[in-house]
Formats: sequence, structure tokens, C-alpha cells
Amino acid sequence: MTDKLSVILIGAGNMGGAMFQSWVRAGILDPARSAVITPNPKPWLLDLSDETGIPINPVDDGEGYDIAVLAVKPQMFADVLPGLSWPNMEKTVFVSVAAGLPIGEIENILKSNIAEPHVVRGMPNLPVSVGEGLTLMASGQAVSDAEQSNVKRLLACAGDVIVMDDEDGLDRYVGTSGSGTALALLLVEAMEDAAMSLGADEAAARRMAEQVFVGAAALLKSDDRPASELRAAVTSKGGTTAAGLAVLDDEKNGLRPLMKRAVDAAYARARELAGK
Ligand SMILES: NC(=O)C1=CN([C@@H]2O[C@H](COP(=O)(O)OP(=O)(O)OC[C@H]3O[C@@H](n4cnc5c(N)ncnc54)[C@H](OP(=O)(O)O)[C@@H]3O)[C@@H](O)[C@H]2O)C=CC1
Ligand SMILES: O=C(O)[C@@H]1CCC=N1
Repeated sequence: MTDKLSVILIGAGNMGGAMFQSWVRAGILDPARSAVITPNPKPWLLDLSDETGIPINPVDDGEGYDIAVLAVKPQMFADVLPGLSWPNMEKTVFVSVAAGLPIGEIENILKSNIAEPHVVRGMPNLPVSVGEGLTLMASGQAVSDAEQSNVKRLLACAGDVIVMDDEDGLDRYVGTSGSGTALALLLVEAMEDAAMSLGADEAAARRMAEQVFVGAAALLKSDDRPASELRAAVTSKGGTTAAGLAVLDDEKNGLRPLMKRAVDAAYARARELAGK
């Protein structure tokens, strides 16, 4: 018995590729029972395939795969899934990372190949590529506890995993998980722009803004105090930080109502993608 996992990745783009790299780094895949399907494999993937022996677009699927991670665009599921086929497919657990697409709809698409598909939804984010990811997950009715725990073990190679009570959580919190990385990165860009408006050249602005965020992230990681307390430690009464925060934390026009609007918009888009 091996504790390595048998996994097929469908779609090695930004997200699928990042997840695959985290699994390889963790050494969790059984190369003899794993594979990647993707139409135009990038050089890094070809290199990893050579290194690990995990085949890309294999012609022989052996005995099949225990877990299939579906990382194509949500709009492609109806085209791609019916074309999938390997031995013992009814025993495979399908893990979709697509935004919005509900478990019930994925089950319906898979029913063209399998009588009772086992489907898990995950909402990862790009920092899985550096082991600092966050993945929200929820399982369909047909998924057993053992299957869910195998999927969780796979996703946990890449960072924190939160099991939600139901899949609405994945849509509701997409702005603070999957899409959240982009919202945080826009803050870095905004700080760069602001430094340049005061005269910094692009390289200096980037160096300052990036290091401020890397430093803040490292503080959050190494110190148990919440962000609000760490922020208080930076803020001298009547000083420069308080002056900046008076603008950024304005109740009506500051960052909090703006962030709420952004996160609400991401949730609304997830529901649209789900056809709700
Ligand atoms: N990017 C992110 O941060 C996150 C993305 N997601 C979800 O991940 C999924 C993928 O998004 P993302 O990685 O950004 O998109 P990408 O376009 O980067 O990746 C999609 C990949 O699927 C490949 N592909 C296309 N057709 C097929 C096929 N028939 N069989 C197998 N693979 C195929 C594409 O190949 P090619 O490019 O050669 O056509 C591409 O490599 C989406 O459903 C998205 O909602 C979830 C959380 C975060
Ligand atoms: O933008 C998207 O739809 C995907 C899902 C979350 C992050 N990227």
C-alpha cells in the first residue's frame, strides 16, 4: 500500500499548473498512477514530466485515477468533461476548481460517462504555487469521508484548506480566497502608483511597495496578533500613519466599503456563472 495519491489534472494553466507544482514539490503523487491532460504543455511542465515520470496526455491510462482535478475554465466544462474516459472512472473523485459552477451541474455533465459521479468543489488561490495557498472546499452527497480526506490531503500540500458546510461558501467567499489574491495585489499596485506620483521611479516604487506587503504578510504569519493590533503598533498618535489611515479608513469613502463592494461583486459573478 502506498500513501501517495493517484491524480489526473485536466488543464495545466495558471491554477492547475500552480496546484500541480505544489503536489510535485510535496512528493504526494504516485507517478505510475498520475497524469496531466492539457493541449499545449508549457516547457516547465515538460521538464516536470521528465523529472517525475508523470505523463502528459497519456495514450494508456493504466487502471485509471483516484482523483481528477478539473482546472479548465467554467465555460469549457460541458465540452471537455464528456470527452474524458479512463478505466474504473466511476471510482474517480472529481475535484472542480472552477468558479461558480455548482456540484449538481458538474454531476449532471459527468452523468454522460458515469452513473453516480463523486464530485468535490475547491476554490484555491494562486499562492498555492509557493505553498502559501488557501483552498475552500465542499463535497457532493456521493463523496465518502475517506474520499474527502484524500482530496483534503492533496489540497493541503499547497497551504491552508477550509472545509465549508456547503458549496455556497465557495461562491460567497471567492473574493476573500480565489480572487482575493488579485484584490490584495491591486493594493500593492495602488501603493506603487502613489509612490510614483510623489517622484519615485518605477523600480524604487515597486521595491518599496512590494517589500511593505511582504513585510506585512511576514508579520501576520509570525505574530499571533490580528491585523488591527499590528496596525495599531505602527500608528503613533498624531503621526504620519494616523494621517494616512484617516483617508484610507474613512467610514464612507475608505477602503472597507470599497472592499465590501469588490467582494460582493465577486460573489455576484460566481452566482451568475452558476446560472443563479
Ligand atoms: N487563476 C486563478 O487564480 C484561479 C482560477 N480558478 C479556476 O481555475 C480554472 C482555470 O483557470 P486558470 O488557470 O486561470 O485558466 P487558464 O486559462 O490559465 O487554464 C486553463 C487551462 O485549461 C487548458 N485546456 C483548454 N482546453 C482543455 C482541454 N480540452 N483539456 C484539458 N485542458 C484544457 C488550457 O490550455 P490552453 O491555454 O493551451 O488552451 C489552459 O492551460 C477556472 O475554472 C477558474 O475558475 C480558481 C481559483 C483561482
Ligand atoms: O477570476 C476567476 O474567475 C478565477 C476564480 C477565482 C480566481 N480566478
